[in-house]
Amino acid sequence: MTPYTSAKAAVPQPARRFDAGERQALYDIINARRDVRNEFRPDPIDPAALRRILAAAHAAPSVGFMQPWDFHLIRDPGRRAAVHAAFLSANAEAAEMFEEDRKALYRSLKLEGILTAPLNICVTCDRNRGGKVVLGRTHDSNMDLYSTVCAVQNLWLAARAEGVGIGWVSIFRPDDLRRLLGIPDHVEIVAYLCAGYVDELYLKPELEARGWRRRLALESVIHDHG
Ligand SMILES: Cc1cc2c(cc1C)N(C[C@H](O)[C@H](O)[C@H](O)COP(=O)(O)O)c1[nH]c(=O)[nH]c(=O)c1N2
Repeated sequence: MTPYTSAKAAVPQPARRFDAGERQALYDIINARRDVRNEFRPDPIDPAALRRILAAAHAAPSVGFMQPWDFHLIRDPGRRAAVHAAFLSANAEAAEMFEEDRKALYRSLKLEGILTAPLNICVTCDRNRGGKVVLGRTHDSNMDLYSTVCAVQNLWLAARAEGVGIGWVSIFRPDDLRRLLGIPDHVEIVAYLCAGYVDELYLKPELEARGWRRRLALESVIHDHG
């Protein structure tokens, strides 16, 4: 037995069952999660709540138990202003990529809350953390990135349960963010998140509410191969 495990942990224990109310609470949180851009309150996130949210992220599954993620907390207004400027520059470029009839709608969308949210969290993936050969990543090196996305989703759901809104901002030239945050080359930036308490949320995705795109029917994405 290795020093970090115990006899009890080394064998499966009876699986805890969750009653209907507990199950429903999980589904409610999943369905009530929203991407938040505008609606952040300026007050800081309670440190104990933030710790629970980050612990939920850190409990995510990861390839070979690599736990490749790091969570960079960014509060400094100067640094956030620089990140916001990088967003504005990339967003101007992004707007030009859409067909003429979509451009105006695109420009009307608020796509970040970098300055209004009291906290920004950059989630990164250290591609070297598991050493050269990682269990489960032997034939697809992207698995560490997918693991980090699992952590982001845990974070997002835990935040929703705590009354904290999260907005994912991906409209950056990756090198801009890397330079501004001092992220080394072997570390991939996976998510740049805006975080803060929210009092109001959209009932369905804001992009759907604003006529950008509809939710697909569940049946259309299930392919039962027998
Ligand atoms: C990888 C990734 C990247 C982004 C996003 C999400 C994800 C998963 N989303 C949020 C996205 O628009 C949103 O999740 C969908 O519109 C669905 O809405 P709800 O999340 O259900 O509210 C997002 N939103 C936004 O306003 N600016 C952005 O740059 C991004 N980037």
